[in-house]
This record gives sequence, structure tokens and C-alpha cells, in this order.
Amino acid sequence: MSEALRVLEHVARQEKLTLSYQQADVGGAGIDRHGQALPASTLKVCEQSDAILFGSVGGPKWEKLPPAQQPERASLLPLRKHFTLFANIRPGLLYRELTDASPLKTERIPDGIDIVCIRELTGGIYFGKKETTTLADGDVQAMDTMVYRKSEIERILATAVTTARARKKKLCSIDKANVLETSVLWRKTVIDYIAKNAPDLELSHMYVDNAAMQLARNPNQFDVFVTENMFGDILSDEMAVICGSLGMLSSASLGTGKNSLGLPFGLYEPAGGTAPDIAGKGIANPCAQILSAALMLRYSFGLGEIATRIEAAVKKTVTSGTRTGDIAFGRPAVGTKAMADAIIANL
Ligand SMILES: NC(=O)c1ccc[n+]([C@@H]2O[C@H](COP(=O)([O-])OP(=O)(O)OC[C@H]3O[C@@H](n4cnc5c(N)ncnc54)[C@H](O)[C@@H]3O)[C@@H](O)[C@H]2O)c1
Ligand SMILES: CC(C)[C@H](C(=O)O)[C@@H](O)C(=O)O
Ligand SMILES: [Mg+2]
Repeated sequence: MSEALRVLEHVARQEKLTLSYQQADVGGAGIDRHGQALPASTLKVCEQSDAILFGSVGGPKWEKLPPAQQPERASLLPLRKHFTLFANIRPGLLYRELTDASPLKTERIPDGIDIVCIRELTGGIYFGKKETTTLADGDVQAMDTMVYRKSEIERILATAVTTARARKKKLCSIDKANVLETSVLWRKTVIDYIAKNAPDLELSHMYVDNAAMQLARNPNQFDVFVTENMFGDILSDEMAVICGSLGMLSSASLGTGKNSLGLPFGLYEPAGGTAPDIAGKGIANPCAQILSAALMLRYSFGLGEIATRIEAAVKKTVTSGTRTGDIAFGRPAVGTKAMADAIIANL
């Protein structure tokens, strides 16, 4: 986050913009300093802001807390729900020059990867009824329910249509309609919605297990794919690794809310987590956070040109060989700060 803020401050200086931001504790920092993962003061700061640039939460230190109090469930999910951020846009981009960082064979992705995951973010099994009960026979039973309404599916489809129209007009909807009732509704809603509202799109459907395989086999057969919350969580991590590293995967979460500029209010965060295995060593890849900041400038501040400039600087830095360990693969690696320095130099 500190490197992303340095990049933002740098572009603000260059463009003579005033960037006004407040930092607020969330997740483990919220628990440690305020006794709650999402302190009321933090929520207030978010409500008064035009956008949220989110770090990552969670980690071994808080894993022993009751599940409902842990950072992920008690801060990130409530934030998504509070602002109805139902549309999670995760671009899966692997530069041609970086194909060696992908576990896929270069022959399969000679031009890199360029796909987009649209994940429904405020419904499904994440937010359905949850319960753990001890049964009469002493056995313990836990339950999570997956619930979707047609209207929830339609509103994420609107985002998917806009995204697909701005690209190759090709949309794949991913579900498990051979097993799940929610997926049967999902597929029917997709068919009806696209026929009525976007007949210009090339629409396909795929079961999620096959999609997981197809992503690894030939990712560029997709252009934009849209899916429910948990499938999107899992497929976006797979997408991240075939695109080189979770450290490169940014994301934007949007709802219907508008900010004081009349633009979409959004939460912008890397798709990855707190990377406990490398935390504190100064070697994490800052690109996902920096690219998330670029998405924030584009969607919530209407500063698309500056966002494109940041994206180009990240690409130039990585493709010219300056890389953190997660994407270095045998080349000399730089640390987090040096990576951001190089990006700033390219800006
Ligand atoms: N948005 C979020 O806040 C978010 C997202 C995912 C996971 N988490 C939380 O993070 C914690 C760790 O989860 P996990 O280990 O399953 O996932 P993770 O994403 O933190 O790490 C998975 C792997 O990817 C690597 N990685 C991730 N980001 C990287 C980066 N920027 N640079 C280099 N390598 C990077 C890690 O080193 C690790 O090997 C858990 O508490 C989890 O709940 C939070
Ligand atoms: C941390 C966790 C709650 C979160 C999710 O499952 O949505 C993360 O994995 C993500 O992909 O943003
Ligand atoms: Mg995830």
C-alpha cells in the first residue's frame, strides 16, 4: 500500500492534482488497535470518501479468533455488503514478454493472456444463512446456503455486458447448472437477459469444473467470463497464477452507488491476500496494489488517461526485466520498494 500511495502521489504531482486521502485501520490492524476488524471510525471514513483503496487482510495472528470475528469475515465481506459492491472486475493480463513467469507452456500463450473475470460479489454462499449445530446424536453439522435472486444475477450481467462490449463482444457464463438450483436460475437468467438486452454478444455457457480445466488448457478462448461469487473467487486465483502471479492481479469492486464526482463509488484491492509466507521481508510484488490504484483513478475519478499511464509504466518496468521474486524465475529479483522506484522512474 505504501508503494501504491507513492505512485499516486507521484502522478498527482506530475498532473498538478490534489490527492486527498485518509488512512484507516481495517482487518488485523482494526482488531489490534480498536478491538474490531471494521471499526466504526473506519467505516465512517469510507462513507465520506469517493473510493476505497484496500490493502489485504487476514493472517495467522488472527486465525484463532472465532470465525465471525476474523479479519476477512468481519471486515472485507461487511464492507462489500455495506456498499453493495456486487460487481468485482478482475483483469487477467499476462504481458507477452512475461510468458516465462506463467506455469503454462509459452506455446500455449505466445501472445500472453488478456481476459477479464467478472465475479458476483455480494450474494451466493458467502452471504447465505450459515449455521453450525450439534445434532441429537452428538454429531456436529455445519451449513452454508447458496442463495441467488434473479435481480442479483441481472445486475451483474449488466456489468458483464458493458465489459464485453468494450472488448471482443464475447461473454462466457460459468455455472454448475447440472447440479445446483442457483445455477439453473443463473443460466436461465443469462439466456433471457442477453437475448433481450445484448443480442450483439457472442454468448457461451460452461460448467465451472470444465472452466477450471479450460483456463489451464487455453485461457485465451475466454475474453470476458461472468460467474457467481465463490466460483469467481476460485477461478480468479487460477487466472492469477496463469498470468504469472497473484502479485500482478488487481481488482475493482463496484456497485450502483455514486461518489461526490457523480462517478461509481468503488473498492479497489489486489486479488491476493496478505502473503504471510513473505510478509515483512520487503519482497512482495507491489504491482497488484498499484494497478488497483490505477483502476480507482479510471472508474471512480474519471482519470482514465492517468490510469493508462500507470498501467504502461508497470508494463514497461516488468517487461524490461525489473521484477520481484514472484515473477523473476531465475532472473535477479528486486524488492518491493525498488520495484515501485522503477515504476515511478518510468512514469
Ligand atoms: N482481499 C484480501 O484481503 C484477501 C485476499 C485473499 C486472501 N486473504 C487472506 O490472506 C491470508 C493469506 O491467504 P493465502 O495464503 O491463501 O493467499 P495469499 O494471496 O496471501 O498468498 C498466496 C500465495 O501468493 C503469494 N502472493 C500473494 N500476493 C503476492 C504479492 N503481492 N507478491 C508476491 N507474492 C504474492 C503469496 O506469497 C503466497 O505464496 C489469509 O488470511 C486470507 O484469508 C485476504
Ligand atoms: C479474503 C477473502 C474473504 C476474499 C474472498 O474470498 O472474496 C479473497 O479471497 C478475495 O478473492 O477477494
Ligand atoms: Mg480469493
